[in-house]
Amino acid sequence: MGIRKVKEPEGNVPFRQLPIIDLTDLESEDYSKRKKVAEDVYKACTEVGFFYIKNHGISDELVKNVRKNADDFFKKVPIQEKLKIDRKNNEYFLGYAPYEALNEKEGKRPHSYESLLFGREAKYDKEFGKETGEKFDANNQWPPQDVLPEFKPCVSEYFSQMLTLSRKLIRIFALALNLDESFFDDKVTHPGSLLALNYYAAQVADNPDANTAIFPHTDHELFTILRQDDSVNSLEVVSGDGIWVPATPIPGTFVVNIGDALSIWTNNVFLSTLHRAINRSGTERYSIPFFFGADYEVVMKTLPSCITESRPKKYDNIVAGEHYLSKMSYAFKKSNK
Ligand SMILES: O=C(O)CCC(=O)C(=O)O
Ligand SMILES: [Fe+2]
Repeated sequence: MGIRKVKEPEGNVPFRQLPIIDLTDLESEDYSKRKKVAEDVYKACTEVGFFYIKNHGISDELVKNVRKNADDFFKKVPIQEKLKIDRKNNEYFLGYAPYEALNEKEGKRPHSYESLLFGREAKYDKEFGKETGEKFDANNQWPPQDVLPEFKPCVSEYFSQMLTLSRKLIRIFALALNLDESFFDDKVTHPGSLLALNYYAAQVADNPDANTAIFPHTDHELFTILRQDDSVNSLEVVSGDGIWVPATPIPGTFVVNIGDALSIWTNNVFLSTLHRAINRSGTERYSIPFFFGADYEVVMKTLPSCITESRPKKYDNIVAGEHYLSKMSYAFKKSNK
């Protein structure tokens, strides 16, 4: 049997809202039901690069708790303490990024948010938690446990549930790409994954210069699962016709978007779409993106189903970890000039 190929996608279409995908049948025993989810996913990933997910199995209570702990960190921990876990001192850029550190190129306004970034530690991985050591455990910088005793248990539980959900999602991506559902399974056993807690302080609502939060960018990893506050419009995604479309929060959902690594791996069949966050609301906002990547030693060789006559191979093989470090070093240098 020859290699199954993907159907040539439409490419990025002009859209005015992001598709919503119901994950009820994500793990259905009925193959035709899983295939239906995969078809919805294929359409969303090839035409938009972004979609909401509902019925994903993550409880609202857990999300609220993470938000509360983030709130405690950003508001209660004094800046001197925060700077003790500055990401500057971490080889993988994990830790705290102060407001001032998130500057774009010289001459541009600063990104107006603070952030805290964590990587995977094996013991918080319910599926593949046995192997420990440098390769498997991120060198995280946690906030002081005596000040925020609930923080680490709560955030690590959320990390663990995000890993589990991501591994389920990537099986649907495999199906969508006409690969065996298990294609990625052994490539995400100790995945390069990152959880960020982003805090956007309230801005003066009518001051356009003060309101940009994150400038237009694409994400680096395979895909991102983002939770945003219910009441604040901020995230915007560029449509095929160049219009910024709001990813208006829908309570109980997450926004999923394809990152550069999966776009490259799929020979650009999946789109890594430009997005930005602008806080025009006059109130503060939290967002919690989880970035899911492949195991760092995985060689991303263009997926065979994504090379067709009309779509020749565009990329050399890329090692997942090298991709991550080069992207992060670049972003970090740019922001710390
Ligand atoms: O805050 C948001 O809604 C977007 C965050 C984001 O795009 C990112 O952290 O990469
Ligand atoms: Fe992003």
